[in-house]
Amino acid sequence: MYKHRGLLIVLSGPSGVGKGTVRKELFSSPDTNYEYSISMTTRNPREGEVDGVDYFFRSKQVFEEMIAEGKLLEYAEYVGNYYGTPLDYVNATLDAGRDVFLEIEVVGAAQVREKVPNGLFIFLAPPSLSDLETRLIGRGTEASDIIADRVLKAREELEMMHLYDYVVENDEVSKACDRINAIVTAEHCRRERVEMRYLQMLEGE
Ligand SMILES: Nc1ncnc2c1ncn2[C@@H]1O[C@H](COP(=O)(O)OP(=O)(O)OP(=O)(O)O)[C@@H](O)[C@H]1O
Ligand SMILES: Nc1nc2c(ncn2[C@@H]2O[C@H](COP(=O)(O)O)[C@@H](O)[C@H]2O)c(=O)[nH]1
Repeated sequence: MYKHRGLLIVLSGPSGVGKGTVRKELFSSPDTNYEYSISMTTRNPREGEVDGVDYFFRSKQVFEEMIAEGKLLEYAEYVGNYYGTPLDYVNATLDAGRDVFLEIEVVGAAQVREKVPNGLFIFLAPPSLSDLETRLIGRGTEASDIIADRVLKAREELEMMHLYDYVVENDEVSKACDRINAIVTAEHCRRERVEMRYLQMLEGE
């Protein structure tokens, strides 16, 4: 029997582009109808970050056990730490027909593309590399050598932009959110039409 599944929305892009800021703005709206998948990481919490809200902060050993047991949808090592998406939550939420939103870096996004090709993949791009660096410096959460590593990595990450369904520029947070919402709405309409057509064909048999 045909079962409607939720849509997997993947927001990716270089560190400092504003993924977290945009995600928080999207989720602050009562109209937002998708569920946020909390990632697991081995990095230490930043000031104000809460376990189980911002991330599941876990040891390297626990993370590697999750990998070995196949409990992550994707994972990547990013500037010295592991980051990954717990699989059970994503599957259960999609199976319940609700959309799931992932905010992840590009290596993990490529793994998700392999496993869930019908997901919706959005790349958040900065207006320029110098804007990106200014944002990372302005955030003030990393030392200058880590910022330099992240900016260097951003050059590689920008090269993967063409692999995404959509590129959204984060010039202004509210505009980026409007663009993402428009993309998600359009994708829902497209899927509804496809589903309806498919069900009509089944009825006709
Ligand atoms: N459109 C924007 N214009 C100016 N500053 C922005 C914009 N969007 C985000 N910022 C600022 O840029 C900094 C980085 O944003 P944020 O932490 O959301 O990036 P990120 O992509 O989630 O980074 P990371 O991948 O490292 O977690 C923050 O200080 C944020 O306030
Ligand atoms: N592949 C994954 N990447 C993730 C995940 N959760 C977050 N991230 C990305 O990691 C970098 C660094 O994050 P930070 O919080 O230390 O600044 C950033 O690009 C995040 O988007 C995940 O589950 N998988």
